[in-house]
Amino acid sequence: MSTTIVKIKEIEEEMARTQKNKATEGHLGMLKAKLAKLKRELFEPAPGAGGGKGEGFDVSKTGDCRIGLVGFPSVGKSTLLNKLTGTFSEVASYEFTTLTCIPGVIRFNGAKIQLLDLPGIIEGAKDGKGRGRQVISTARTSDVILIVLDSLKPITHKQLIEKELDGFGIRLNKEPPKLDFRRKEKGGVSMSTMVPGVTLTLETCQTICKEYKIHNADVMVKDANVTEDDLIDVIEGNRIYIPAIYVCNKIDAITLEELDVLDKLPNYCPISAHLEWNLDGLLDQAWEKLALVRIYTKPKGLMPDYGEPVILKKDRRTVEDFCNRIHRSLLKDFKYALVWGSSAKHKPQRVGKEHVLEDEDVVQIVKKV
Ligand SMILES: Nc1nc2c(ncn2[C@@H]2O[C@H](COP(=O)(O)OP(=O)(O)OP(=O)(O)O)[C@@H](O)[C@H]2O)c(=O)[nH]1
Ligand SMILES: [K+]
Ligand SMILES: [Mg+2]
Repeated sequence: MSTTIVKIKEIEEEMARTQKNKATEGHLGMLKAKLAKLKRELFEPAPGAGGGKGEGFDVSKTGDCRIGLVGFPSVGKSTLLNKLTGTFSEVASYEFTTLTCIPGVIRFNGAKIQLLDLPGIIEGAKDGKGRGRQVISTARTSDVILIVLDSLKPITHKQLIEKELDGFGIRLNKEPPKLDFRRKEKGGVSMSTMVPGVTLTLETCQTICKEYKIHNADVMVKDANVTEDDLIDVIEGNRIYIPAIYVCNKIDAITLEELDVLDKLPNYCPISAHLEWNLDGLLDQAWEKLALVRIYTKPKGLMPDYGEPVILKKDRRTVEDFCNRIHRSLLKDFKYALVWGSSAKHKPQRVGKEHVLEDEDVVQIVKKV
């Protein structure tokens, strides 16, 4: 075992031994910062160390967005890819049937969704076991992650997978922390709060900053629920926030009572990939998580083209983004746009290129003559 992994284990043990209370808060914060630094070392080896770098599989992105299938071996990932995309990925009852990344395409609501089948991961994947790093690095590039679970296996598998992804900087179903962190030249570490009820303390901020050898910084907390983990995430800076669905497969093999329990869990979707049960439900749920925006183009004097929407992502959906998706040169000739739909105040509204579009808006671009 590498010394880094040994150190990580030691700190995790010390954290487990330490009671959480006001007096130990700062110390725990410091331990967490140490842990975050060690974990970063683990997947970003020192220059010259060679090998083991956290690189994903070399599959190019196609279509409008990407969904990754992540799970333990033999939970049914390949079966699901085959049923959803009609692509062939080998299915077998033995573990590690899939050894590389197999892409497929789903056509849904006018969007082309790339679905990636990935090899199964095992505990310790993030530390280099199996092809774990490659799998998780590829998962990092997904817009939505489907965590596939076997309904016949213990539900603790959910936490194990989450832990592997977490160790690689992937935060599931979480918004980026509402916290601003600014380094400065002098004045020490200070903290300000924009809301009441913040539990993070100045002392903890100072201890964590000290661990990172940051002597001067302003921490601005914009939400009461911000924790010391969030501060560490912001300082570390390479975190990625991805929506996820826990797909419980093989429900054909469990009882109705067991199904009832699963149904109550948030972000869950019970399916049987093999028997194609609830695959439509899964697609609907994934669509919601993808938060894509469909924009219909309307040529002058003609009906909008409802068959081929331009697909934009929620955080990039201005008229400018729309133009760039149609043709790179369109923006040069852009005069204004006419918009119909929920983002428009009138029918149509005349807007500039910074206007933010909503799902199912209709847009007509008027060019300079
Ligand atoms: N009962 C039941 N069995 C299923 C279902 N989906 C898949 N299986 C079976 O589970 C086994 C593993 O399926 P795979 O699709 O190969 O699983 P995988 O997750 O891709 O496995 P690896 O590539 O080895 O990680 C096969 O024997 C499948 O027939 C299902 O919905 N119900
Ligand atoms: K398998
Ligand atoms: Mg497989």
